[in-house]
Amino acid sequence: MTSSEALLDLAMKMPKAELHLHIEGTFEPEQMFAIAQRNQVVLKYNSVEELKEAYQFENLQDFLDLYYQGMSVLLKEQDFYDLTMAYLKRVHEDNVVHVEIFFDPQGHLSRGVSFETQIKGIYGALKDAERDLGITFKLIMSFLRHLDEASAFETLELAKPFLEWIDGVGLDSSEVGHPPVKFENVFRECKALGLPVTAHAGEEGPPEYVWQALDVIGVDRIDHGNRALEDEDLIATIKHKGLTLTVCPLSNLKLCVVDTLEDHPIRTMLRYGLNATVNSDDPAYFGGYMNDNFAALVKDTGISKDELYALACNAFEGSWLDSKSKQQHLMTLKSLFA
Ligand SMILES: Nc1ncnc2[nH]cnc12
Ligand SMILES: [Zn+2]
Repeated sequence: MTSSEALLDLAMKMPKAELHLHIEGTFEPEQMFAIAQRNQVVLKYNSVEELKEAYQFENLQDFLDLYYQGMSVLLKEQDFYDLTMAYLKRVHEDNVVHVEIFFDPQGHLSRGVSFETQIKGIYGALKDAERDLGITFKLIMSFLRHLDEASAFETLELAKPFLEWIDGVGLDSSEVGHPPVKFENVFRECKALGLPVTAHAGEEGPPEYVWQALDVIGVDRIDHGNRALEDEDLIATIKHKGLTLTVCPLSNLKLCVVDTLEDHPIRTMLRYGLNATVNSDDPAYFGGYMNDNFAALVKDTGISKDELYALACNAFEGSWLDSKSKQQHLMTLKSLFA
């Protein structure tokens, strides 16, 4: 085996935590068509092939338009269960042992699907996979930033009977024009409820949005964070606070955040001492789950064994697992990389 084959092998086999994953972004076209058919919903596309051909994006909004269309076939608790279980079985093959997944309640409430229907399906699958596959999890409710703060507050009210099942809150959807400050009040209430907070920031939006995520919202984690690298003071602040960045290489490539993976900033982030991690974001749309993302990094970026180790450790360290569980995963990684 060459050294790069050995590195790839290690990357595939190592235990992984995924911290940035939208469950609605795991909707594979085949499953989408099957659920559409059983719910008697007509999709805009005539076949799986036609749908897959539409997966060409120039930016985040191009993708989001398709993402909201795709999720519109999810109507029943069983649909949410099946979607979530398919993802968990798929990443079990990639040696993912812990997941922290987002769901977008407003994307379903607007179509008349109750909060209870959504969360019971998703949580049911997470619990079953914990028992049957040994995958631990955290569930993150994400607010859609293209909607107003009143809608986020209404969603939080609907979530209150289920707070035992919700481990944190996030902020996603169209970034530019929707800065974190728009949601200052709702995140203040979330924090008062004891919920950890993360937010998409610096995917397409400027460094100013990342500053707001830090200073106005007080995030515990940053999703993406690519454009933070444009601001030296911001880099120093993220480093000083020890915040984790949930970076998504294949997503960034597909949404034209980077032109090529060779240009991807993840190694620069590590060099600056930032706690970067590898994640798949919306794997059904972006051409790859966790191992595909790691394989692409090994093949296209010249990543070293030390860097791979750092990325794997950062994910467990930046997770919302208890410290004992974190230590156990870190010990496993240490012996694997020794
Ligand atoms: N990459 C992404 N950025 C913002 N919102 C999203 N929702 C799903 N995927 C997203
Ligand atoms: Zn995302």
